[in-house]
Amino acid sequence: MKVLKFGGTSVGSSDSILKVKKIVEEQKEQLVVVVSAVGGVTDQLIKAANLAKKGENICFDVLSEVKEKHYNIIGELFPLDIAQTIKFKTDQLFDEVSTIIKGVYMLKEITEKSEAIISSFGERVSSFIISQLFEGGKLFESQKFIKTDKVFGKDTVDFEETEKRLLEVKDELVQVNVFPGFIACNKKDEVTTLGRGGSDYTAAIIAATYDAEVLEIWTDVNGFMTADPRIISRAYCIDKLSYSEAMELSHFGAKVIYPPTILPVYKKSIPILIKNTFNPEAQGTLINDEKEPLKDKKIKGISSIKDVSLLTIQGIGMIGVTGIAMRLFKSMAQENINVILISQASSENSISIVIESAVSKKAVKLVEKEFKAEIALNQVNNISVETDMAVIAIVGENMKHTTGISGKLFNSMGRNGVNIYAIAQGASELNISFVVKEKDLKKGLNTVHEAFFLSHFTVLNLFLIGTGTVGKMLIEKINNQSEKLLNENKLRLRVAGITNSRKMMLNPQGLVVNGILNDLMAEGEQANLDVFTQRVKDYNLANSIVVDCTANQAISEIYQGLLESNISVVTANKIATSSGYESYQKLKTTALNKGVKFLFETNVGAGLPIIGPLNNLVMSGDKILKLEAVLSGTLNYIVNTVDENKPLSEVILEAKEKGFSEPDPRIDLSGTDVVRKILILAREAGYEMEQSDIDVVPFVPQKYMDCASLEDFMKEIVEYDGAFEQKRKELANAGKKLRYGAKLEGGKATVGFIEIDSKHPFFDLEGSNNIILINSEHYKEHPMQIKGYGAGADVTAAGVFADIIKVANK
Ligand SMILES: Nc1ncnc2c1ncn2[C@@H]1O[C@H](COP(=O)(O)OP(=O)(O)O)[C@@H](O)[C@H]1O
Ligand SMILES: N[C@@H](CC(=O)OP(=O)(O)O)C(=O)O
Repeated sequence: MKVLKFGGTSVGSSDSILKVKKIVEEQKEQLVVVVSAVGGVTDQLIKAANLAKKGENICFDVLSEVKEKHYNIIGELFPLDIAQTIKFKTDQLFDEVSTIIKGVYMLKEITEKSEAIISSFGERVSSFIISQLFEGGKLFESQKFIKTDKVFGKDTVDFEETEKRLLEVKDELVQVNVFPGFIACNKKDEVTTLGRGGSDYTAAIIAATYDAEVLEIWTDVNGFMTADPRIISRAYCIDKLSYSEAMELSHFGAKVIYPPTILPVYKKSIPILIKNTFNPEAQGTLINDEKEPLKDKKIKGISSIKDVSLLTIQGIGMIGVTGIAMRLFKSMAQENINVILISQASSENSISIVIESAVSKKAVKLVEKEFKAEIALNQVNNISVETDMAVIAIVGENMKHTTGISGKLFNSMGRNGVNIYAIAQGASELNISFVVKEKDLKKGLNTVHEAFFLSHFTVLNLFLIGTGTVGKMLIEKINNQSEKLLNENKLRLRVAGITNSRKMMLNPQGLVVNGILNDLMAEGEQANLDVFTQRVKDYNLANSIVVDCTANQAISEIYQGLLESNISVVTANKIATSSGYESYQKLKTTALNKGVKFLFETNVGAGLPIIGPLNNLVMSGDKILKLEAVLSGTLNYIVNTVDENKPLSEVILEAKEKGFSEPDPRIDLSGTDVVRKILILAREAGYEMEQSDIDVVPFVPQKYMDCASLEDFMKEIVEYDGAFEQKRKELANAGKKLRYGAKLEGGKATVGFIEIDSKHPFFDLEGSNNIILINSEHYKEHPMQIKGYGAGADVTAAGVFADIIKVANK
């Protein structure tokens, strides 16, 4: 015999009931079919009961809706004449429940008995309708067989009596035997229920009593998934689970199966198979007691519970005193309060428990009453409740004695700024559960899921600021490289937000990158940096990265807040790293403390790796003695391009048009850009330095820098063309060249012109190239040389892209 249970979603409409019919009719074995109420009906009935209790007559409308729903299903399932007969019988059932609701409405009071009759009514109707589908099918009223008794004020199955009654009718079973789930009866033959979700339990009890070969739970998902698919879209189906694993997962909120279901079938070693009514071909999840090889997945699934509170009782007087925990749990049990998780510090100074938020006020009162004497003596001095909490549990039998699981778990939480309030790990090491704020639940689940199930596949959530030349190139790279990164590096880049100075567009699910700039301008809302930043923080997505491709001061000011919210920052903007030392240092330490990245490789030398190698030297214990460099692609382009036919003013304009220079070339010509770069390098080399500590000789005389506008400057600078060319020619005749360089030596930085001959490593520095010579304890005789394109949107975007990828390499 097989026992098949169909849940509310499986019997939620005539279409799905026809699927159920097909599944049942395809079976060869004798069957017990346990059905739930039509999806949503139990909730509606409970709603009607609550309204009736408050004396609100819309309770009758709610009941009419329920009736209508069933009438429609009957009408769609059966030919007219048969439908009439079924409706007639259904009417009689509805009359019964309607009378009870009327009673509740009149008295404005509900008894436990009436509540049970009303809430279990859905199963009575659905089982009747479904039993009519099968030729020769037979309906058994579960309340005649499933017996309960009150234990600690809770209806609990009386297994002895239940088994006896079920076995009495074993001979009366036919091929297809339909039983309503959820409903039961007590000793006085009053209707009771097995608790919300209890139809699974009904099926398990019957399967165990009749020694069924399998218990099949038919639902609307392919099986037990690695996490709740409504929260984690990338959750996938688990092939096999042990009874204990399934028990733990369901206890901690995986709705697929009602936790008590497992025990009766476990005792008889009856396997449970979770199947999808809407996709019967899918293999499903098999739950049995077969041990899986140790090398297999250590963690099987993650589950979570929300709407819970953390109650903590604390006091010096609790240390070493026996019976505190016992009294705490007894006080909860007396009022039927379910304790979901327990955590006690080994100092015994505090005990925390997790309970449903709905009962948290009641729980505090109970604890205060229980420990009244200790509170008066100050032995217990704090009873606190944190509301809006959630529990996340990771489950897997093979994590037993495997080191590093909790390290990996909590490390991933910490890096993403998810604060953990309490932790519980049973000595059986089957489960590690921990308490977080409910607002962090989604992020926490995603992070754990990624760490344990998709560690070969990381999602980076990007928020792009700036759509100028570099920003545009970056988007192009993201678009072109995404597939390759996914396939070869198991890295998924998701652009979750984009803004320029005019428009912004955000979507935590990800934006379509192809054509994103057009979409932004056409559909984006008005840009607002504060709103943008706030949303990035509120989305609270794991692995969030804000990418700044601007040269804007205001944007550099949001970094600190972002890093504090565990959001990594990748920037091509030099302002933050070259402003006050203190704020630069604060950004770096915040990133370090929060376990996120603050990367700005493109601040010096565009795409050239300069900061990275410098960091590596410093980290390996080397000491930087001297840096000599040409760090301005623009200025190097200018000195290389000016000749007797091409005057300085013309080349300045050309450099601007080619996108080498800063939008205002005076930032380059004043030497400011180079000052910023050598300052950043000096800081990265370990020197505490400010811009004002650097001696600078501008590229063109100061008087031109003082021009009121860029336009004036472009006009005025023409008069300097002659002097500049003169200097160039003189040097050329002497076999020399002019370079605009930067130097750091003995803790002192300078920026200005240098005249070099053909033996100097800077002599052949072409076009807009950059070069840096690093002299250190290890590179004394022959400095380390880094040379190549040092300007241009393409190489800068490539550098930014490389930094983004670095965030994934934790
Ligand atoms: N780990 C999980 N695996 C599969 N489903 C889950 C998990 N956690 C939560 N669920 C949810 O449980 C639902 C199935 O339970 P339920 O709604 O009670 O079904 P039924 O109506 O068949 O009894 C799924 O649709 C899914 O949204
Ligand atoms: N109808 C009951 C019993 C049940 O188990 O339903 P489902 O199988 O749809 O979870 C409830 O909603 O609690």
